[in-house]
Amino acid sequence: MELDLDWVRTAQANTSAIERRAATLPGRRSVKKDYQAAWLCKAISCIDLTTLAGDDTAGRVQRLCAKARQPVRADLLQALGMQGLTVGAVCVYHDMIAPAVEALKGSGIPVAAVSTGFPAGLSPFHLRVAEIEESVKAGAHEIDIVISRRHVLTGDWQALYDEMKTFRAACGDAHVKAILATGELGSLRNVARASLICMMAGADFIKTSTGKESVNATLPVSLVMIRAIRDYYDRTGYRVGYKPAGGISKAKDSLVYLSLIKEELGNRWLQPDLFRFGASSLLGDIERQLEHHVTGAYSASYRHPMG
Ligand SMILES: O=C[C@H](O)COP(=O)(O)O
Repeated sequence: MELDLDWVRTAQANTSAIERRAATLPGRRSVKKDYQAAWLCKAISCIDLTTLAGDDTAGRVQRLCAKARQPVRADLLQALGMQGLTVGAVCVYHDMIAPAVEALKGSGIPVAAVSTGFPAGLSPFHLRVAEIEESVKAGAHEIDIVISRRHVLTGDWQALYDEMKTFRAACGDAHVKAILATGELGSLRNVARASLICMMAGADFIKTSTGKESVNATLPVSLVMIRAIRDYYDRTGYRVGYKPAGGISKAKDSLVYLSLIKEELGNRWLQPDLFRFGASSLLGDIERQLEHHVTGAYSASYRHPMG
């Protein structure tokens, strides 16, 4: 849609009310124990299984893709009646797209590539656009772009909109996730405004963080972004997805996020086409939880996060 500056300028975020509401979320038991295994399987189906390290190799990515295809031991999946469960996508740097595409062939699992000078997004603009085009050519189905934080910090909403529009166009048929790097945006109101602008400019998903900022996904930021998604849907009828990313590594945290999405956006958003966790280590903790659920056994180093 066109840039609606009046909407952007009037976007609010009542920080103390949001922080109060966010503080109540982890303590609530909105997912009943009997249903926890099913919810944890739901969480797995929404993970963008990620490796974004300078020492990534084709071998590491192949192992990650094998895990993406079969995220949990076969006997556990069978016991849970969840055969065929996979993660939502695999997320890598540009140079790892080819091995990921090859390793995931026939699985239906998309490959997401971080792009546009991830994580800082400060390389020359034409190179950021070219990077998207190269990643699409290499076979990425989804592109995770990073916005220029300075456009938000200086209130240059037109520049942010134009940037996002150009990135959207460069993605072609690939889905585009807009990483706001919320830990660097200064205020929750800026998070609300940047969320709206990225959606107006055509983002398929808005995503909190690169995982490399000092503050990554948080519940207050999630509330603001989720409510921006709801407002955008109410006004336009268009559903934009949500991806909290960075520092989400505990099974119990994934349940808090899922119940938050259910309460604020409803069940339609609890599908991998509209919700993802960006996470490199969440799957391991969920697998240990499911193992406990099925076998009743704790591994020596494992403390039940619900109990
Ligand atoms: O987008 C995904 C994040 O970079 C993953 O962050 P994490 O390693 O803290 O889970």
